[in-house]
Order: sequence, then structure tokens, then C-alpha cells
Amino acid sequence: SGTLGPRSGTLGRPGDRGRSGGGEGPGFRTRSEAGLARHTGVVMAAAAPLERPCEGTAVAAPASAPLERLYEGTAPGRGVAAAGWRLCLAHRFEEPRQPYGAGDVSFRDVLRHIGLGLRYFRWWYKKTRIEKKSAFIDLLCAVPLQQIYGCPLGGIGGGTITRGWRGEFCRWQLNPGIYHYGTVIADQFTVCLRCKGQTVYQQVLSIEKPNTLQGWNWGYCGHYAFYHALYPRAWMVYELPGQNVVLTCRQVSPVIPHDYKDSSLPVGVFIWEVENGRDEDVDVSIMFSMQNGMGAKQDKSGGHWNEPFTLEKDGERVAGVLLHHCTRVNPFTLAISAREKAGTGVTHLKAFNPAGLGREVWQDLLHDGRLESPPGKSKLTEKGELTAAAVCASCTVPARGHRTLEMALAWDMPCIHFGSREKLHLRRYTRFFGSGGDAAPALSHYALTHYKEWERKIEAWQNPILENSQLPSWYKSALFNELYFVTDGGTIWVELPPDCCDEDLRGQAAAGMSHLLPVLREYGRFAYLEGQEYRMYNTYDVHFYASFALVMLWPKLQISLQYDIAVTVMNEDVQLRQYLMCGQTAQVKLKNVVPHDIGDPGDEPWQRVNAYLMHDTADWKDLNLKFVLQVYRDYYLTQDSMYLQDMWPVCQAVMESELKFDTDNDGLIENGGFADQTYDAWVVNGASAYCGGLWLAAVCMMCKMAEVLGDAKIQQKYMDILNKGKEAFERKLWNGKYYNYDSSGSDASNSIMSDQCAGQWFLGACGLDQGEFEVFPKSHIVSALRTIFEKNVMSFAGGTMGAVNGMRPSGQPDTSSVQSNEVWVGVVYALAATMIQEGLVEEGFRTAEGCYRTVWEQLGMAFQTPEAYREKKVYRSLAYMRPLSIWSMQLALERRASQAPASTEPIQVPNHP
Ligand SMILES: CC(C)CCC[C@@H](C)[C@H]1CC[C@H]2[C@@H]3CC=C4C[C@@H](O[C@@H]5O[C@H](CO)[C@@H](O)[C@H](O)[C@H]5O)CC[C@]4(C)[C@H]3CC[C@]12C
Repeated sequence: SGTLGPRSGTLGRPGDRGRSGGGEGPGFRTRSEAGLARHTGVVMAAAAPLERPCEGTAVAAPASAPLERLYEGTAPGRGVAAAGWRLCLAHRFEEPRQPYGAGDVSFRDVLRHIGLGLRYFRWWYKKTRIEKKSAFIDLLCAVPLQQIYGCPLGGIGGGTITRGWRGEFCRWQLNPGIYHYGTVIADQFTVCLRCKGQTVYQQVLSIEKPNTLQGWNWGYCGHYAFYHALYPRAWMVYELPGQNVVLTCRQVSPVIPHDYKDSSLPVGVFIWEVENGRDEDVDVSIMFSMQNGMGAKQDKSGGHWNEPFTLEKDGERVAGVLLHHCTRVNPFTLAISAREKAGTGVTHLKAFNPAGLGREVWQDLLHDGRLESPPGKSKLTEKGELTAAAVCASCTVPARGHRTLEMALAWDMPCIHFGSREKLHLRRYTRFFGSGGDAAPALSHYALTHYKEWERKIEAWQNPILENSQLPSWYKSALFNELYFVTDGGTIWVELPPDCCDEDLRGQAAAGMSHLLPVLREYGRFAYLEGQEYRMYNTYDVHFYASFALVMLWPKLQISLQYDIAVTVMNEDVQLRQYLMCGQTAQVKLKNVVPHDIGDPGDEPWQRVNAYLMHDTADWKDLNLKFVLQVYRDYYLTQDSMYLQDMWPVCQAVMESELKFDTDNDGLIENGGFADQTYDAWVVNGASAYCGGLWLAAVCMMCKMAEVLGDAKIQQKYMDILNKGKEAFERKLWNGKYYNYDSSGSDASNSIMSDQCAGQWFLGACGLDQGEFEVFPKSHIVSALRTIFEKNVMSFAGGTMGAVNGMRPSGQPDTSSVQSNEVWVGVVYALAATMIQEGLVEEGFRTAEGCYRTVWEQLGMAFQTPEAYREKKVYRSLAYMRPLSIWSMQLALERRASQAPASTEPIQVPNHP
């Protein structure tokens, strides 16, 4: 009976009926048909989707973690990482969260924001309904939550294609910064097994049962497979029920710290490890099928076509199909391919109709485990017509043996236009692969011949952390998996044109930033969105948190980004517009202030900054300070003195602008009585823990930078301010346990803000937190952090959801604004880092763990970590930049490790108080 059952020992147990999903053979309708085929060697094709419910009586779960509970396989897969985010393909996330909407706003908040609501609606209507453009934040059409996402494919800035954890190709960012959400059903891997010249099993490796391509055998039983993500790699392990064959697909993207070439490539590689547990040889084929397009309406716009290709170079041969997607704006070519080598044959089908039954493809593969295709190019698609292609890699796996098949997906969209279509930009990878639009074969070849090197580098980077037994497993998953946003944050990485004639840049270079042009020429321009739903590039108040990932892993990109910000500081945009929060009219951008963002991909980023029009951010208190803090932090970590020298005048200019916010001349800035900082719907009045703390830290760093640069006059100026400001800060805000939210004396001014130590966070990260540089008394910082841990963390949701932004001293979340009772994941990771810096290591881990478990395990928001969630019901802004701040935890840990004698004890998580 052995070959048809999932495996010996499970076959025939109660509740097993129908559980084998697609395991009964190549499109067999019933077990008796399968049995007949087995005995007679007759193979039948699937005609219609087979109703094989794979639910049944639950059996003892081999895995303990909740996300793996439903896994019924026993195979560990081949080479799967130990740490990471793992779940069974049959898993379902139970908690149905909603995007924050008007219905979630309390009556008090409705009254508070009625003006904004009306102004926003008027603006939104004009933008989306009259101008037919999309809104940079669409509050009225939030992206619905889909608990499906897994690791994205692709390097940095060349676009990304996200695969879901069930293997689907479902999130597309090929047009820069613009997301298309949709699973393309034709994009699949299909396995065909043949023994002694007969096909014995053919199955789409998907648990879907779609209503197209119904001639394919869908509905693989998710209980026999699991997904494991450890960005930039992911594994899918499939036990083929009844076949004694295990497939492990390892997905690799070139995301390699300190690498500025391969990390820019728009490619992903799939390495299929096939383990044959049988006593006979098996011929195994993996077919990779793909639609020409991303499932959007342009797929039917006509004029698309496919063609086969082979490329042999340095004795390595790659074969596949190019899918030319010929849109008017941002045309691109997709390439699916496989590596040909001794014992591995590659065949293809250059075109099929993905909207039909797909029988011709299925039967073709079923027949001999290969694909046949007429020679030459396909014809152009007609309007309304879709086309797809497939490539198939085949080999013989000896009895009890193992073989590897290597496949790749590449996409080549070298020249891009943003929404305004004013300027043509060349992506970073074009400097290595050209901008002619014909690079897909070379990209595929390069990916398939270099992925081993990429993996060696990825392992050399990740292993010291993964092998550190002191670190909890969830942290290892969080640290690497949150990094997805560096590529999948609508990220773009473009070249500065060689003949750059941008007057603004030239002016700045002449005005003293001697390394501006060399840096931008060598490393290009980098930008990522505030969030996939908050479509603004390099939102600076948020990047402040996320920048740790960039400066630690790709420091040159952080430096390049900072140069871009420095240029915008010097520029102005005199156009007037109305701001939505308060309704006042003011200039888009003032000179000598840091912008909120460098623009909307729907417009012309870099050219027109400040896409954000909720507030006039020239009056925000945090942006200028965050520039100064990053400049010194970057210098401290990179020791790049040219950068420091170039940024110094800019730091002085923004600090001069900031000084006007010290209205009472006590050395401490005051907030303006509106939400004038990153918490842009949480009003602050007078001196505040958050902005006041950032201010003192920035003043301290000005002193330090002046010292490094030998500018005694400026050093003295800022020393004087610092001494006065420190005294004012303690006097106005310290209450004996923590720093009050603000000094306004309002009902909520003594709220406990989770982010009150943000200034100390940066000081500590730069080693400026002790001795002559101690800005905040150590004992006060530790007391504040302990209070936050006790109140914002442990008294909120039982200590299981991270830290709420604002907590009343009574232990109730602060509901004085729509943001004070939210948890901001990126703020929580930053808080955890601050705790670690200050020696509250266990508290730090406990705090951060709540967010990881909530987002990744409870809410099913993997690879789309939101900006915020509340204790119940709602979240806000999926796939957000700020959580990259988790890398500051790593910096804090590394700093501690370099200072303390080594310990082998795992980090203990404290119990509830
Ligand atoms: C009259 C209506 C029925 C009542 C309507 C109330 C709503 C208008 C408001 C309730 C909640 C408000 C939103 C809260 C958060 C926002 C985010 C902000 O953008 C970015 O936010 C980051 C903080 O999360 C910040 O750090 C970044 O710098 C910002 O780029 C934009 C405003 C808003 C969407 C805000 C808008 C109004 C409400 C929906």
C-alpha cells in the first residue's frame, strides 16, 4: 500500500480519508482510479478541480509552536534555518483586525478633528475623483488586511515581488513606489514525478482551488508543508503525500550588507532540493509558470509577447522564457529560467492562455515530464488577451538520493518614470547590466551562477547572531524578517545622471558640500516609503527610527540619503497651499529646515518635496533635531570625516532655525500647542519630554561635532545652551519618577510617554551618555524606563503587546488623542534598545517580544508590520518603515557584548510584576 499513503504509519489511520490532498497521483479523481493507474501504469489527466477536503480529524501535532500546530508532516526539509518565522501551510490566522477608520473614532475625536475630516475629504475628492490620481494617504480606501504575505523577492531598489507564505505571487512593486496587490494564479510551481517511464504524481504546489486553469491538479494539502522565513531567504518544505519524496524550495534574494552591486539586482532564485526516500530512481520535474504581467489590468492591454532564451557564459548555461510586458509607461521584461547542467534538462512552453483550462500545459508535462514548444517568438497579445509561459527543469533522483534544481525569476525595468513622468531615472543595477531593456537573460544567468556566493555572505552575516544562544529565537526572526522593508518599502535606488545638470545639486556642491556629487555618483540615490500605505519617500521623522538598519548594513545609502536631505534643507518651494490639520495656508518648503519627506512617487520625488500636507512641518520641532542626531550617529559609526565636514554647516543652519522654538530663552525648546512632531495627531504644549529630550541630545551632539571639527566658538555656544537647557528640562518635566509628557499642566500632561527617552536612545547609541557628556541623569533615565516598563508595557494587555504610546499614571491608556492609545511597533523596538543600553536587558526583550508576537504570530501581519495597533480591533498603516528600528536593539547588544565579559546564560524574561 506504501506508495499512495502520506507515509507509513499515517496511512489508514482514522480521519485520514481525503487528507492526502493532491497526493493520490497525477490528477486522479478517486483513490480507485489512482490504484488502477498504479497497477496498470495508466495515467489519467485532471479534468476539473478535485474536491479533496484536506481537513480531517486532527492528529498529534509534531510541532509545538502555535503557527506550526497543523503540520502533519515529519520531514524537516533540507538546509532549513533553525530560527525564523515558521508556519504550516494549513494555518489560519483567527484574529480579524480592521484598518483604522472613521468608525473607530470616538465622539470626542470626531469633534476634535471635524475640520481636518472635511478638509481632507475635499482634498481627497479633488485628487482621486477629479484629477484621477491616487492620494498619498488614502484614509477612505485603506488596503484591506490580507494575512498572506511572506518574503519578498528582489534586491534593493529594483522593484519587488512578494510571495505569500503559501507560495503565491501576490504583491507587486514594479512601478516605483506603487503597489499592486493581487495573487496571479498562473504563477506557480508544479511538480511531476515519474517512475519507470510513467508519471505517477503531478501536482501544483498550491493549496488553492481557483476557477481558472482548472485542468491542473490544485488543492495540495497544506497540512504536509510548512513555510519558513528568515529574510532575505525563505524555505518551503513539501512532503508529497504517498510519494516518499520531499521537496524543499529555498528562495534567495540578493540582499547583502555592505554590498552595493549585487544587492541592487531585481532577481530571486529558487533552489529546489529533491529528496527521494524510495528504493527506486525517480524522474523529477519542476515547472515554473508565470503570467506576463502582475495581474493588473495592463496585463490585458495587448501588445505583450514572450520568447525563449538560452545564455551560455563561462561554461554555464541558463535557459528560459522572456515575457515582454510592453506598457507605454515603465515597460519591463520578466524572465523565468533554470540552470542547465549535466543531468538537468530544461524545457519550456513559450506561451499559453492563463485564463483557460490550461489542459495543454498539464498534458504536455504529464506526458513525459517535459514541455514542448514551437520554436520562435510568440505572437503579440490582442487587447483583452492574457499570456503566460512556463519553464521546466528535470532530473533523475537516484533511490534514497538527493538532487538540486535551480530556477530564477528576474525582471528588468531599467528606466523608470514616477507619476509626473517629468524625469527619466535609471535604476542602480543598470550600471552593471545596462539600460537597454535587454538585461533579463544576463540577470538570470548572473543570479543562477552567483546565488551560492550570496548565501555564503548572508550566512557569514547572520550566523553569529543566529548561533548566539543567549538571544531568544523570536528576536532572531524579528531582526532579520523586519528587514524586508529595506527592499519592499516601495524602495528605489537610482543613478545620478552622469551629466547631472540639476542646478540645485551643483549649487550645493559649490556651496561647500564637497562630497555631495562624488557620493551621489558612486552610490546613487536611495529612497523608501514611509509605508506602503503612506506613500511618501524618506519621511524623515520616521526614518530617524529606521535609519539604524541602513547605517549598520548599507552605510553608504544612509550617507547618500542624508546628502539628499541636506540639499533639500538649503532649498525652498515658495508655492502656497492649505494644510489640512489646522486649515492655514503656508509655503510648501522653507529654507533651512528639514523637509518631512522627499516626495510622492505619484509625483516627482527629490524635485518636489513635502508630499505630506497634514501640517506645515516647517514648524515641527523634531525634524531638524533628527537630522543633527543622525549626522553625528552616522559619523560615529562610519568615521566618515568628509561627511561630517559637509554636514556641519547644514547642522548649524537647522539648529539656528530650531533655536527660535526656545521662546523663553531657557535653553529648552517649547512645542507649539499642536501636534508638531512625529506623533502628528497628539498635541504637545510647552516643554516636552520627547522634543525637549531630542533637543538636548542634538545640542550635546553639536558640542561634540564642534569639538571634533575644532570649532571652539560654536562648541561654547552650544555648551552654554546645553547647561541651561538641562536645568530647564529637569525643572519643568521631571516628576520624581519619569519625565512628564509636557509642561502644559493640561489633564494629560503627566502622561507617561513610551518614547520619552528618545534623546537618550541616540546619545547612548553614540557613546555620549556618560561622564562629561551625560545629558540626562542616569538615575532619572533608569527610573523613567522602569516606570514605562511597569505601566506602558506590563499594565497594557497583560504585558503581551509591547508598550502603549501614552499611559496615565493610574494605569489607563491615555485617550487624550487618537495616537496616545496606540502601540507604535517601531517606537517599541527603539524603547527596547534604550532599555538594553541602560542595562534593563530583560525588560527590553520582554517589551519588544510583545510586538513581534502580536504582529507576526497573532495578527498575521508578517512582512507588513504596521505602524500602529490598538489593544483591540484596529491597526493603522500596514508595511511601515519605523519597525526597522529593531536594528538599534542589535547595536545596543553588540555594544554591550563588546564591553561586558562573555556570558552563556540565555536572556531571562522577567515575570509580570
Ligand atoms: C470627522 C471624522 C469622522 C473624524 C475623522 C477623524 C480623522 C480625520 C482622524 C482620526 C485619526 C487621524 C489620523 C491619525 C494618523 C495619521 C498619520 C499621519 O501621517 C504620518 O503619520 C505618522 C504617525 O503615524 C507620522 O509620524 C508621519 O510623519 C506622518 O507622515 C497623517 C494623518 C493621520 C492619517 C491622521 C489623519 C486624521 C485622522 C484619520
